[in-house]
Amino acid sequence: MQRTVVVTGAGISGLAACCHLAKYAHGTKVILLEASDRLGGWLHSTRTERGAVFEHGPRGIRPAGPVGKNTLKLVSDLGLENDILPVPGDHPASQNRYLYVDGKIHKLPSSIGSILQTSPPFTKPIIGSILKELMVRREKTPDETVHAFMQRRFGKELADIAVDSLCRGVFAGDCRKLSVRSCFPMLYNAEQKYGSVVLGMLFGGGNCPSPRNSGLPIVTTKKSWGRWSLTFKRNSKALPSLSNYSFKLSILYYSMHVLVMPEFRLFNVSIRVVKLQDGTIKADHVISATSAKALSFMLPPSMDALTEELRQILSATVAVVNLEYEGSVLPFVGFGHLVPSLEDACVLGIIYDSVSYPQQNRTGAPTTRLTVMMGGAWFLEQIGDPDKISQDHLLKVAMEAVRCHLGVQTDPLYSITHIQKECIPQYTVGHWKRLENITNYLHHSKVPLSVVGASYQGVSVNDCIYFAQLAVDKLLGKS
Ligand SMILES: Cc1cc2nc3c(=O)[nH]c(=O)nc-3n(C[C@H](O)[C@H](O)[C@H](O)COP(=O)(O)OP(=O)(O)OC[C@H]3O[C@@H](n4cnc5c(N)ncnc54)[C@H](O)[C@@H]3O)c2cc1C
Ligand SMILES: C=Cc1c2[nH]c(c1C)Cc1[nH]c(c(CCC(=O)O)c1C)Cc1[nH]c(c(C)c1CCC(=O)O)Cc1[nH]c(c(C)c1C=C)C2
Repeated sequence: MQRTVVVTGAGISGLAACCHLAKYAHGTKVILLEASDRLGGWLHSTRTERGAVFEHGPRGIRPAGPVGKNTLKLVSDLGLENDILPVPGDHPASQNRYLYVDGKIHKLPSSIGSILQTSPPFTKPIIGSILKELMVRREKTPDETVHAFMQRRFGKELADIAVDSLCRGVFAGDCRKLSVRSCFPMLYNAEQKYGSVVLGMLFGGGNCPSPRNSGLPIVTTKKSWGRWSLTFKRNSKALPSLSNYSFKLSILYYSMHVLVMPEFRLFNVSIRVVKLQDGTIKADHVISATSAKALSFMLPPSMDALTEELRQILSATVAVVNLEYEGSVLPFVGFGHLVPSLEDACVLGIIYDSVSYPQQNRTGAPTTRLTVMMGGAWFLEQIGDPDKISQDHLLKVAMEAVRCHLGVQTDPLYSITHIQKECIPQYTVGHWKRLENITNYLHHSKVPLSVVGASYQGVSVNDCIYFAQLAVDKLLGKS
């Protein structure tokens, strides 16, 4: 009899799982259930009538490392090679990242020379912290906060400024709460294996197997890309930017008989029945690709132990304000700048989109596109209840940040504000244990359920794709 696999959630994780099923699970009926009327989840962009593209979620994907190469292989398999916008490794957007500290913008050290000398906002050459790290004893802790780990190994200044900012620029999170073991497994493993992060970086390898060779990953290595984004160059009016990726994946569903159903409620996985408002679907297996919290609300009372674990994986809310200014208004070129929480807990950072992707500027006169990101782990404390805050207020705070940090005095020509509610999972200390409990529960109860998505093993687009494919491989007995 034909096997049915239900995938819940059409974000990049659910889409990647469907794509992998289509490729390897021949004869399987795949049903994709999505609560909203849009595919892509947090991959979401707007193209204005003037041709400018504004990303409200991710905008850059790292090509490096095994998971980066794996994504590029998928791009290649989908025939999207010509639709991606690479940012070369030697481009200012790849080379220059900034921090806003003490009311000034500082370039982050990016060369050997710059770590040998004192580069503000740091008060000592970074090489000193690196050399000292080699002498720090290995601690056999099961987990600790990113801040505690980095302060212990590299000193307080780097932890307070650089590491704090990095956690805001990837997790919109607080390094004093996030887990080093789950957020930066390479750093944690380097200490466990080599007794030092520096030695681990020098001698350690990647964290997952390399994908089979395809043309694209090799090209990126040769040309040394810093990051890339997707756009439909050939039919630029069709659909905007990164959303095209999910659109293209969705074309695949229609050709492989994936049924896309909006507005559903999963009722009981244990008896292999997915219950919708208007009927039921019998499933041999369910792949959950929603957030852990969303899944927890779909499970029956008999799965309370699993529900309990899932509810502990919370996510941060980010206000994303896209701004478009007339002319070239930036005093610096680069990827953008981050703001450490000690400087200003509210504004996480500003991305200089038009530097990385000038192709996505409006046609005609020169413009500057910026994205201000605010809130994250500090949303409630700094901004308030996301259900009550006005978009006008957020726009004012964002414009003030651009004025104050970058000296831009004019008002933007165009703006879009989104409150991305609970958009980035926070892997707090002990996350590894929660994952272990979830895995053990699923294994021992033999419930036909797999969990994939940003809530578990990595928030980047690369990780979402890689781990969704891995779950499908496991289901098919391929790994
Ligand atoms: C502002 C922002 C910037 C980012 N920047 C980057 C970046 O530059 N680079 C990078 O690599 N990553 C970035 N990320 C992270 C990355 O975009 C996300 O982690 C990733 O897109 C999550 O994908 P997902 O499929 O796991 O989850 P989601 O995108 O959350 O998809 C889950 C889907 O499930 C659906 N759903 C929810 N509940 C139900 C239900 N009950 N029934 C059915 N469907 C349901 C949702 O509607 C959604 O479509 C960024 C994220 C944000 C928010
Ligand atoms: C200010 C908030 C945020 C900015 N980007 C994100 C948030 C929450 C989300 C995000 N950014 C990156 C990733 C993927 C990480 C990966 O492992 O691939 C995610 C989920 C990429 C990224 N952005 C910055 C760094 C240092 C990284 C990781 C490494 C890399 O891709 O090179 C820096 C950065 N992010 C933001 C700004 C303003 C900024 C400035 C330098 C926005």
